[in-house]
Amino acid sequence: MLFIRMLRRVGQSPACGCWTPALPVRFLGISPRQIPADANFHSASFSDTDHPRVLITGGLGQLGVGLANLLRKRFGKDSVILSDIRKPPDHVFHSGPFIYSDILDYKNLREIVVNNRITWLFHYSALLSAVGEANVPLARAVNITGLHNILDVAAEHNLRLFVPSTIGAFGPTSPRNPTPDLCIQRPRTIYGVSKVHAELMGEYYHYRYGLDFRCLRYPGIISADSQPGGGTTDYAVQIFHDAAKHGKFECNLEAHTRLPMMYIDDCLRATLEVMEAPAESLSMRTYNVSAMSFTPEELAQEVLKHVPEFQITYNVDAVRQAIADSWPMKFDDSNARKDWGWKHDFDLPELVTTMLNFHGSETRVAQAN
Ligand SMILES: NC(=O)c1ccc[n+]([C@@H]2O[C@H](COP(=O)([O-])OP(=O)(O)OC[C@H]3O[C@@H](n4cnc5c(N)ncnc54)[C@H](O)[C@@H]3O)[C@@H](O)[C@H]2O)c1
Ligand SMILES: C[C@@H](O)[C@H](N)C(=O)O
Repeated sequence: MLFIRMLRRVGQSPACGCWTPALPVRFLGISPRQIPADANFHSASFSDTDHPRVLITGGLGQLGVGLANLLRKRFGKDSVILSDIRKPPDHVFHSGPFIYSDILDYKNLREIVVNNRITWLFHYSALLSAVGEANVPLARAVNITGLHNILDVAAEHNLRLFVPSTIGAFGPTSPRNPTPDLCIQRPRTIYGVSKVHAELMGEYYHYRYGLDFRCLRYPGIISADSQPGGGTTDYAVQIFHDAAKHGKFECNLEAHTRLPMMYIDDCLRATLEVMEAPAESLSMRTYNVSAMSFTPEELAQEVLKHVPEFQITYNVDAVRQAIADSWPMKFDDSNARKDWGWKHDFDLPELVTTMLNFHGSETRVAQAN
């Protein structure tokens, strides 16, 4: 049922800089199912900020389990609920609360938020760039309709909301080297279009309703103990598995394709840091974050230093190559560094050492010597 919220006064609220609606919400042609009449999203209580009760959607993908681990260390195991539409592996199921949640089911989402008194929501469900192109209707449903449900439930229940965006939110007409926070965004994938939509809708809800929306544009994320979900940057994860196991790797992007990348620990720390940043330190609601930028050839050269017999060959996937050619080569994240002190820990050499150590390549190196 729509909640009708009448105008008290028109204009900008000095506290949050957000608009007070001039008409009942249902007349605005937008779809928040409920917006609290007394919403003041910038005045979360001390305990809500210090001890949030967290829901992570799409939590069984490449990034969600690591995020849950990080947040549970900070806020306690039972304060962080991981959710997805897939069945969790045993070790995930036994590591803390897990719940089924389909973001396309608004009632289910609302029940979870209400029953668990959720205060922070990390919205990770999505179809990534390559799988999105393979199933546009599903990508549109999950990435756009699903996002609408998330925005509404967050606005309705006064949540602090994190939604990741991506280098894929830029396109061939964006400046690519470097790509600043504010520039032309005309992506040519359904993934990119849905992420620009998420950025704009989140910012709109923030300015219009005071929703505490926070968003980082992640580069390609590289993780050792979780698999990527079907993106264009997946090669930079797979190369380590194959180097350690077989000493060779067939790359589906051209040798000179330069893309921004980040180690997962930096990505998850950035996510927590922006969520904990005082609202007044955020001059924007959507930030680029960056760590390094490399090509497959440069990555292979670094791997070679650890695995002397390593060989890379190229068998280019035309769809992924076209996507990569339209994305930023290097990200300008100076606003994140200035506003809330973002600083990455992992450059290319540390990344490669860490990944190969994880995959036990030191054994291979020892055998080779
Ligand atoms: N991994 C990266 O390199 C990267 C880079 C930039 C941005 N991001 C963003 O970070 C977020 C997490 O990325 P990831 O790599 O973990 O993604 P992933 O593809 O590995 O996982 C996405 C998860 O969403 C779930 N999902 C799909 N449909 C759903 C539905 N209807 N309801 C609930 N869950 C559903 C899937 O089951 C999957 O577990 C995404 O929003 C992604 O766009 C990731
Ligand atoms: C870059 C990011 O959004 C994802 N890894 C993809 O390639 O689709």
